Amino acid sequence: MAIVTPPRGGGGWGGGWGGRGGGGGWGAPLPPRGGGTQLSGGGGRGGPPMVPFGSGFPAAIVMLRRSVVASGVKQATADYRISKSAWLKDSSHAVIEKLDLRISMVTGLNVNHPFGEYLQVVNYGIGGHYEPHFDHATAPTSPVYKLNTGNRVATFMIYLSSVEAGGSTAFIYANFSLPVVEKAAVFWWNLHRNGEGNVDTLHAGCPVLVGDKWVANKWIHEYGQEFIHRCTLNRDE
Ligand SMILES: O=C(O)CCC(=O)C(=O)O
Ligand SMILES: [Fe+2]
Repeated sequence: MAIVTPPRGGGGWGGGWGGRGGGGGWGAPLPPRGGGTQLSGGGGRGGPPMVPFGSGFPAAIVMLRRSVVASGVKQATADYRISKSAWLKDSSHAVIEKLDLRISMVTGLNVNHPFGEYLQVVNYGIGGHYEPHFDHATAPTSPVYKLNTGNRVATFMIYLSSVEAGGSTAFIYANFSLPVVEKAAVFWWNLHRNGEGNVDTLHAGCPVLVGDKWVANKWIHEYGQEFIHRCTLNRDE
């Protein structure tokens, strides 16, 4: 796991966050402009290398809808995921394109659709949460396989806002949690080298107690990474 923390003021992420909207749900405030790139902290096992990351985010009003989860072969709303989300294509805004490029540079992975899913922007209001789950598919019927590019091998998640209280991302078996800090990001592998899901990645978005939480997910698939992140029969290699 690699965790990228934001700086204390100064610098710039490149694209800038753009303007601010109104309150709550539609047009909820987008994170403000500013900040730079600084690395610290860590997490998971074996002290992974920290990697530089920076980005901007457009002011575009995103078409937020109630978030869904994989439910059999389909996707459906569920009480265990209370948030709104939207998918942003890289072609929807130059900043998204730039962000994709940076995620690719930081991870070294091919994040181009369909090897990477479109960027998913998620908004949690007070009480919003996502109970413990895996990002990768755990059943062959999962809609995750609809892209025909294999399972979600890795997750890159960016915190687009801070919150006043609550909202941490908790890794249940790995036994640590990450606070919601604007412009921080986290990367982890969901699958072992042999393609099996890593149960240590079980994670949750804790309920937001005070504030308005925004994150962006980039899910990267197995295909497209064959010569970058090689598979082996030894899951730990
Ligand atoms: O909001 C969080 O902290 C976690 C979000 C998450 O795990 C997801 O969207 O899959
Ligand atoms: Fe997740």
